[in-house]
Amino acid sequence: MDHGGGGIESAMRRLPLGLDDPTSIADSGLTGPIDIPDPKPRKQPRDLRSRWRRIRQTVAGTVRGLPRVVGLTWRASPVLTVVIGVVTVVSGLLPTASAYMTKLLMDSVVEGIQVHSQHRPDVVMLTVPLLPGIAMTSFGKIIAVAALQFLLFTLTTVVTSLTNIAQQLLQEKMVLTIRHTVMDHASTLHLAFFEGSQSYDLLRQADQEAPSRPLSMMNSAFGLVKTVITFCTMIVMLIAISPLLAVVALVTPIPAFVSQTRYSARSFAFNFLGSPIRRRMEYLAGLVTTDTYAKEIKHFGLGSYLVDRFRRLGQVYYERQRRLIGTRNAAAAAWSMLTTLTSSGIYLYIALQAVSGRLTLGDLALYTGAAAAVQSSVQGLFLGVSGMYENNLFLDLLYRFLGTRPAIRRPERPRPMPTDVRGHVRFEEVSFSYSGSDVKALDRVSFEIRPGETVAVVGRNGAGKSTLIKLLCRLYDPTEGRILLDGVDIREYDPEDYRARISAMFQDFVTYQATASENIGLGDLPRIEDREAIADSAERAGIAERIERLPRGFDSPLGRWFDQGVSLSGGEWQKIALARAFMRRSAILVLDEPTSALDAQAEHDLFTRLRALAAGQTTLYISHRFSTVRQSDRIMFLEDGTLVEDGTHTELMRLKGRYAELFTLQASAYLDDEKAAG
Ligand SMILES: Nc1ncnc2c1ncn2[C@@H]1O[C@H](COP(=O)(O)OP(=O)(O)OP(=O)(O)O)[C@@H](O)[C@H]1O
Repeated sequence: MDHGGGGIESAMRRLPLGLDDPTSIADSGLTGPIDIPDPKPRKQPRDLRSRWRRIRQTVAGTVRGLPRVVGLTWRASPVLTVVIGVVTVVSGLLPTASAYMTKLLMDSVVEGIQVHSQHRPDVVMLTVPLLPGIAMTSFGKIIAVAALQFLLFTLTTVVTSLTNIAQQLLQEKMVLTIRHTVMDHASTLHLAFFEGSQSYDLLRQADQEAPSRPLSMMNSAFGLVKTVITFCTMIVMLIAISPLLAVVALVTPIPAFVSQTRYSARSFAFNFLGSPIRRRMEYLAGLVTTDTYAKEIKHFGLGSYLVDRFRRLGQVYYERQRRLIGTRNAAAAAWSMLTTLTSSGIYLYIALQAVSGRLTLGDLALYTGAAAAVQSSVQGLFLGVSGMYENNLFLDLLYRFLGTRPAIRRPERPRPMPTDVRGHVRFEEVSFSYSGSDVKALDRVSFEIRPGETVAVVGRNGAGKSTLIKLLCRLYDPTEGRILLDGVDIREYDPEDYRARISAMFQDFVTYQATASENIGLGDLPRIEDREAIADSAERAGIAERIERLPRGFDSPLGRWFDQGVSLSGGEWQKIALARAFMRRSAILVLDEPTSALDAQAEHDLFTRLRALAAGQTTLYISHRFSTVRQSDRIMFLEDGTLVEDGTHTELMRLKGRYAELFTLQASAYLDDEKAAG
């Protein structure tokens, strides 16, 4: 989706980076190249026409960014956007108005002096009481101008504080709006999005930049508008005195402008290219500072190794930043010299004109003010344009992220989910490959599970068991074939409605830093406060008694991230996750290695009671313990993504195939131990 404004792709095209896939730099969270490649200068036409075209493109891209920023501020707060819009226009006019006011004051002062010096003693002059020598007419004028100037100063003060208030409030509002939008969109995205390193980077950047970007976006966008207003009004005044001066003032900023945008693109490319390195730094920092890793890091003595790797990456990162910041600012300073030179020229020209009598003293003041304002607005333009350019790239990133459509979508007219799902599951020639992989994780798998049946899925590591479960939960869609629930292709349903009908516990379940009751209640959000259901699920998972023994029972916070959290053992956490799965009243129960961390007794209890616990649900579970698997109605044996055996324990043992082989292997291990002990 193209959102205009030049975009990341365009920035990358402008600066070919010598890498097709910038995120391929970090091939491991620990090791890999620690360098961030320098953007290679592109061989682009250097003739005037091409340069002019590139400038036009950049300006057009920047201008196109303005409505997007205004759109975002409007979404954050229409009232504050109007306030900031009005104060921006007013404060853009203020410097010109104040320069003009100074001219008026000067002229009336000079006129007053002239009246006084040309005064003939024989003519009576009406003077101001207590201020002899000041003619009444001149006094009136000066007072009027001074009053106007006072109003102008007051207006400036009011506008400045209004700008501050509106900017600060809008900044807060926009941070919230952008973060909320990013979170909201992320929550709708499919699982595969989070598994791709490039898309993950996109999300991270959109989220991480969100708190700092709005202020700089507003500053550059509204600053740009304000500066343009000041600049244009000042230029109009300059044209009135000398068109030549106006042209000089207009042309001078162009080289600096070009230099700034070039560096903006380079700085953005650096950020983009550096993101794999930053990701690795984050990962390393996380390893050393997160509670769950601390034990292993200490035991293997990895601390200093990881810290050293972080330090080396940090050094390279800093060095690159230093170079970029240094060259960028040196170039900016060099180019701004040109502007300074021109302004000095303007001063000189006007001073000479005033001496020769072609201009009044007021004109001199006006033009001096104008020259200073033009110079500072030129700098403002640099800042505004280059800031907008960078912000535009961020906006592209944000909109590109927001433009990613969930791969698993609600059909246009979803089939209503029946209230009485029976739980009849059917896989028809289902194949699936993970994106970016040619290997089929599942290859033409077909089977049927009747309502209420309990089926165990077994197989070696990597055989495709978890993939099968993820497909059943519709976290992915099959590459080929289809999955039917009660005879209907599951893609016909709204994915959320469909998932609500499945209770699942995954291998890598989440340990929420929340109370025991919340940890379980999250399994069925509408009933998160249903204490009875929560207690019942805990009971079924065999964790109720342990929870009741906690200092605050079901209200005890679990995990140590927040105050007074209780640490649970691995098996206890697994039982909590199991209880969460039991919360839902659904037709299908899916458990991926539900007892991997449980003690032998707890595991035995769970499987002997599974049928009762499942209460008529169609149950599919993965287990590597063959002693437990035999209690299921049926066993499916997966190998390299294909279903090679399917039947009851007795049938498969009689078959003397893969299942029988592995079962005998496990059983003999126990028997051998027993024999050895005997
Ligand atoms: N998110 C993923 N992206 C790419 N490939 C994946 C992903 N998850 C799994 N795979 C690959 O798909 C294959 C099947 O994985 P799956 O997790 O289904 O195996 P499994 O049978 O559950 O293994 P285990 O018994 O170790 O849990 C593996 O070769 C694995 O490398």
